[in-house]
Formats: sequence, C-alpha cells, structure tokens
Amino acid sequence: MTISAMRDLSMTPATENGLRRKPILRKIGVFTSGGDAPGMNAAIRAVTRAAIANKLKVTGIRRGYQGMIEGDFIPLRSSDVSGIIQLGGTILRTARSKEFRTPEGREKAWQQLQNAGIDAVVVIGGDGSFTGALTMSQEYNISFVGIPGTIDNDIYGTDYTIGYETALNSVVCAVDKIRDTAVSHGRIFMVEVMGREAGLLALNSGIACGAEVILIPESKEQHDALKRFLDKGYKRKERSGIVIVAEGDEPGGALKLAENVRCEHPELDVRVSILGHIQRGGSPTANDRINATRMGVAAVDALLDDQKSIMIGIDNGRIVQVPFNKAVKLNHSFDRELLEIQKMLNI
Ligand SMILES: Nc1ncnc2c1ncn2[C@@H]1O[C@H](COP(=O)(O)OP(=O)(O)O)[C@@H](O)[C@H]1O
Ligand SMILES: O=P(O)(O)OC[C@H]1O[C@](O)(COP(=O)(O)O)[C@@H](O)[C@@H]1O
Ligand SMILES: [Mg+2]
Repeated sequence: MTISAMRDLSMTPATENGLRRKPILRKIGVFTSGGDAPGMNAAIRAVTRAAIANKLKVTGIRRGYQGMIEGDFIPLRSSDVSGIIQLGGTILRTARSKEFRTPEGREKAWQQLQNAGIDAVVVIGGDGSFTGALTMSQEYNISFVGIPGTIDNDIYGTDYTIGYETALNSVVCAVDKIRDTAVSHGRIFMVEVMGREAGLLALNSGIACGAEVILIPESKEQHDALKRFLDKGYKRKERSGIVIVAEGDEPGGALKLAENVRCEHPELDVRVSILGHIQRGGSPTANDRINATRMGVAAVDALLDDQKSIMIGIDNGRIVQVPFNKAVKLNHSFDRELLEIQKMLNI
C-alpha cells in the first residue's frame, strides 16, 4: 500500500463557521460480486438513478473485484439502466477474484478507483464481497456501502438478500415436478439445493414442497430423521418421497448420500436430482425487485450521509444499516422451529 496515495476524505476545508465540511461526493462506483442473484439489476438501476437524482456521476465497475483491478469501468447514465428491472443475472457481470484477496490486487484496485475519480462505492454481493470491501476500506480511505445480493440468504442483519425469494420459488417449481415422477414410479429423490454453508434455501423450499426429510448443514440431527423415514417406508412398503439436501450438508452432497442409502436399502429405487444453476437465474420476483429498489436508494442515501463500511438491510420491513464487521462475522439466524414443524407434519 502506498500511504502517499491515500486520500483522507476527512481533510476537507473548514467552512466559515469553523465546522468541518462534509466530504464532497462527486462520483460513485457500483458493482456486483460473487454469485449472481436475480434482482441485482434492479439494485443497479436504483443506485444509478438515485445517484443521478442527487447530482452524482455513476461508474459501473464490470466483473466484480477483478474488473476493479483491471479498470473495466463504464459510465452509467439513466438510459443505460432502462429495461433491466425484470432481468436476471447482472448487466455489470460478476466474478470471484483471487487476485483481490492479495494486498497487491487491492492496491491495483485502489489505483484504478483513484484514476477514475471514484469517491465511494456500492458493492452488491454476499458475505465474501463485504469482507473484501471491509479489508480494502481498512487499508485505503474509500467508503463502501453494501447491498446484500445472494440466493443463499446467509447474511446477518437482514431478513432478505436479493435473489433469495426468486431462487426459493425456482426450487419449489422444480421439486413439484420431481414429485410427480417420485409418486408415479414409487421412487425416493434426493434433491440437492444450493448453499455451501447455509441451509435456509433448503429448509424453506423443503417446507414449501412438503419434503419428507430436509438435510441442512446447521442441524446434523436430521440424519436420524432420514433413517427413520427410510425404515418406516421399508416397513410400510411406501417407497416414494422427497429428501431435500443442502449442497453443504456433507461432502459429496446428494450423490454420496444416495450411494449410502442404496447400500443400506437396496430395495429402494433412489434417484438424485442436482438442481444446480437453474436456481440462480430467471426474472426476479416482485419482492426481490422491490427490496432491491429500496436498498439501492438507501445505499446512495447512506453514502450522501457520509456512511462507510455498512450494509443496507431490511429488518421487519424497515430499512436498516448494519456494520460490515457484524454482517460478515455473525450468522443469519436460523429458525429451528421450522425444522420442528416439518418433523411434526411428516407423520
Ligand atoms: N477475505 C477476503 N479478502 C479479500 N477479498 C475477499 C475476501 N473474501 C472474499 N473476497 C472477495 O469477494 C469475492 C466474492 O466473494 P464470494 O464469497 O465468492 O461471494 P459472495 O460475496 O457472494 O459471498 C471473492 O471472489 C473475492 O474477490
Ligand atoms: O456458481 P459457483 O461459482 O459454482 O458457486 C456456487 C455457489 O454460489 C451460490 O449459488 C451463491 O453463493 P454466493 O452468493 O455466496 O456467491 C452458493 O449457493 C453455491 O454454493
Ligand atoms: Mg456468500
């Protein structure tokens, strides 16, 4: 890091009455990072238009932190974000950048932001993206405000992350179809749902589909429920059902699990369906668009209020600001009651 390159925003001229004038914000950057999520475009649109309404210039940073390092920047005008609110994916594209994890990578990124005259940045992404923003803001004097965008809904301090609701509906539609085959053929389907470290998508989609068993990384006791279900099915000769398996439940995921079940219960017809990236795409639901729009406007407000290193969230319907260090270190609360409900109803 070159200390001389650091620009201290607090070193702004004093006003006539001797009070420090607020740092002058002229141009903001906006980018998407980590896994794409439906509704990210709605957030880009809201950030861009809210900034323009406040007389700020907006630069779109393409391909996440990798694009920041490479200076892959485009100016964003109001017309550039028209007709995108209903689109999945992200018009700015996204990336996972190894280079940004290094101090050298972050120094390059800082130089690019300086050269482009970007005073502050809105980062739309997940916990990893916020960790990167927090690290860079501790090394260089640049303000980041975050908008949670990930289908995993695994971020502390917000009830919603952009894309979660759309992904949840995609999973439910897919599992309903799989259920038709499961019942018709008398099969047990292990359906693998995304979420490396978080089981929220699996838990709620399992509830919505009436899954017989839900396996999530947060609760290992569900494996006993699987055993009970398989034993019961064997005795009653009921051989169909849906087992939702969160990607992060155990190494090997649904494929490994199916292998184990086949060994123990060779009489069962066990099939695996890995839903994969079908869960990440598609047009965002109305709520994902509304939440993205509200959070986009709130992110620009926060920058105008001279906030830094905070994430915008929604808590009980209200916009809140959550410090990055809390958002990334604490876990999203996990509703154990939902698991109990699922167990009780599967009699
Ligand atoms: N500890 C870290 N230090 C610096 N950058 C990080 C760190 N963790 C994540 N990042 C950056 O954020 C990017 C996105 O993180 P990732 O975990 O893949 O997605 P998400 O933000 O959706 O959780 C990473 O590719 C990396 O460039
Ligand atoms: O598409 P990739 O890079 O294989 O990533 C898959 C991962 O991305 C996700 O879909 C979203 O995770 P992030 O939002 O944290 O990037 C996870 O559920 C999944 O484990
Ligand atoms: Mg993440």
